[in-house]
Amino acid sequence: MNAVEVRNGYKFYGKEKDPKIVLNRLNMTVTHGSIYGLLGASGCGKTTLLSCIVGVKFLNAGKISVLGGTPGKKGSGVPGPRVGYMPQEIALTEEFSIKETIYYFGRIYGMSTERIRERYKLLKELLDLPPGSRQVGHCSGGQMRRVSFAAAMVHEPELLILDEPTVGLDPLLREKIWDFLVETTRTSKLAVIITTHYIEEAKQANCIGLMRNGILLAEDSPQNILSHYEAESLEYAFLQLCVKHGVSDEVHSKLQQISTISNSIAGDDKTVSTNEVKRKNSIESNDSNTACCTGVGDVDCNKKNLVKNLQITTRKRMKALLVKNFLQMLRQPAGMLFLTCFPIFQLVCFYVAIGGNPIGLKLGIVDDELGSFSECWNSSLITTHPYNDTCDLNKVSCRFISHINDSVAIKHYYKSFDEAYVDAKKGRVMGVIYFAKNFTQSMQDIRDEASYAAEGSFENAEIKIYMDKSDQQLTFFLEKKLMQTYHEFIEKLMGDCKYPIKAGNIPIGFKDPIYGSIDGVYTDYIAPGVVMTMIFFLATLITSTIFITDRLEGIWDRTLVAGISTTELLLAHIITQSSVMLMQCVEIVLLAAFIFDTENHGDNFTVILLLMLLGFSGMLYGLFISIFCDSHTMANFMATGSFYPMIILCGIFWPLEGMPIYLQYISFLLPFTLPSIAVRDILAKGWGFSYMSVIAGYSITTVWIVVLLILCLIGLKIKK
Ligand SMILES: Nc1ncnc2c1ncn2[C@@H]1O[C@H](COP(=O)(O)OP(=O)(O)OP(=O)(O)O)[C@@H](O)[C@H]1O
Repeated sequence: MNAVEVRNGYKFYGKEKDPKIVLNRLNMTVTHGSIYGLLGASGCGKTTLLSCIVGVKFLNAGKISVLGGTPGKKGSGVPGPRVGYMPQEIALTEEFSIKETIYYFGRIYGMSTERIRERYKLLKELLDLPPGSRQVGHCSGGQMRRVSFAAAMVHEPELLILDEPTVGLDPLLREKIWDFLVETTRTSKLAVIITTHYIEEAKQANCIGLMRNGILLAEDSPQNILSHYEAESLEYAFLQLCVKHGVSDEVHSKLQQISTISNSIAGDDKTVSTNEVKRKNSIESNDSNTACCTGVGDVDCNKKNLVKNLQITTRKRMKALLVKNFLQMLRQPAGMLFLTCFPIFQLVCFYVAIGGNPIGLKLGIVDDELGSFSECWNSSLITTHPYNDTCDLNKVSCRFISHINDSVAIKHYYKSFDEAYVDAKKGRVMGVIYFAKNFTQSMQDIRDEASYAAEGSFENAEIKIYMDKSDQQLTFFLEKKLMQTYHEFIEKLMGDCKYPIKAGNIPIGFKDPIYGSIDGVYTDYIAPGVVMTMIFFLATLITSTIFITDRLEGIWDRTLVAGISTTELLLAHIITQSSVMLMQCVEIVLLAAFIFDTENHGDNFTVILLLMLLGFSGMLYGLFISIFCDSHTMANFMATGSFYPMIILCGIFWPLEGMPIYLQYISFLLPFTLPSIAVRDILAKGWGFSYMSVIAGYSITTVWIVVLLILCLIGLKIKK
């Protein structure tokens, strides 16, 4: 049995109707105890083929057999500890030290600490690794590649897959690695598949596959290929093959490029040529190796390893993953600071900036019943005391003006209405209050004569207010304040005249509120929505960033090849992220309650649980984005593109009742709308699970969690 067999391998990307064929009925055979050099121009499908072999991608048609099983099938051990995979990217956690990296991989492969220690020592010497305490992120490119190589080798796999392992390494180290591979494959059943841009380097392999446009043009030992094409170099043989198979000019030029790269290191290759000769001799003396593509299987060995694989418990792997996630988080002080302080910072900004009463608004005052405003400072302006049930009024406009204090507006006095109006037009004041010449007289006339009052009295007794209404919030505030001022003014006037106070009020009275407070502030209305959007989108951004980074850096694939299932990977992330969310939710609730005095008439637990669930759905939304977006830019577009419509439509800034009915229904389906209402009802009304709005908030969040979970699982499946 061969180590790897691919038969009629067919794989495409994109849609079935318009497929981009990457593997085209490809056949490949790799024997045990041999090195297989997979060569081909960039983009010909090498990485895709390797991904299918290690079981992180699947063929659309054809068959792959790896170590006697089908990759991805239960019990095959692939992906898993039977395979060692070094991807093209570094694919290592930069926050780990070198030693921690090797130990981490050893643990997820289920090795004992003693065995990991032994292997680490050996690989450290072989690969000349830097000191174990050095952080991977602080290593040079070449050092990182060596650590990556060690991580792929630590568990002594049966099949080693190396995607361009020697890029960026100095010739001596390349030689050392090849020596090691040749020696190990000669003395064990290890099968190695290696891709390289240094074509001549592949002469040391037992078998070479020359790949172009998704097919293998040739698969033979280097010696046979060279003699068959009467070529002195593999590059030349490859060129001949491409010409024979009708290569286009474009591919020709690409091959020229490869040739140039190889030539640039020709000097290096010459330095190792003597060793190569030695190695060839050793290869030739090894029967099994020279028997290219016809290797033998070892069923007993496979069974033993399958059992070994089964012994690796999920618990061990989960522990390794969780330790990795938490260490990774803790070793990024800037990230930790952001996660801890950003919600506090945002909440402080929100409470300080939003909901406060506007101050310093300017209001123009024009009073035609006064010769000069200094007349108002005369204490005799106060209403004369009542005689015989009458109450003589005097310059009542001064009374009203004195009630307008700085908390309402800053008064600007004008001599004429025109002058004040011009200033209002120029934006110097927000409005003008005008009192007619015989304002007090007209008031008295109406009081005394009622319906017999002189013509024009009703007009003249009116306090005329002209407002710049271009800013709705300020207008709303000023109107409210002026109405309050009027109430204070009229009540005082009635009191002074010994009239019933209520006689001056309009006959509508707002009594003690059923819920909320008389002075309810806007902040209380939007706070739940703001907090929810914050928790949701923080979880979305963190999750999508982590997963896209892991995928782009190859960490995702490498972890899967190590045998960790997608479920375990997600579970570890959920646990890590949930602990962060719990911390954020608690700090937000405490801050809102104790520093900003937000009253909660309900149960803190009901609020925190709903926030956590919402954060959880935000996390799943982040995962959904990371599955369908190939880059951070796309993910940012998608997150930002959905953020704005969601917060505008969810009713946190404006009551839903102000929307068209059809939009209200759409809004109810969004993740924040019903939960915001629920939290508002918990905080202000003290409602709990027996109330419909709270149940609705929890229900829609649960529905979102289930829908996003299903979409993510489908996405993960179709993206394979
Ligand atoms: N997920 C994907 N979706 C669509 N196209 C893809 C995807 N992955 C790879 N491809 C395309 O498939 C082709 C083969 O890619 P692959 O990475 O397998 O090539 P390669 O031979 O390994 O190249 P290189 O040597 O540059 O790494 C390329 O044209 C690539 O753009």
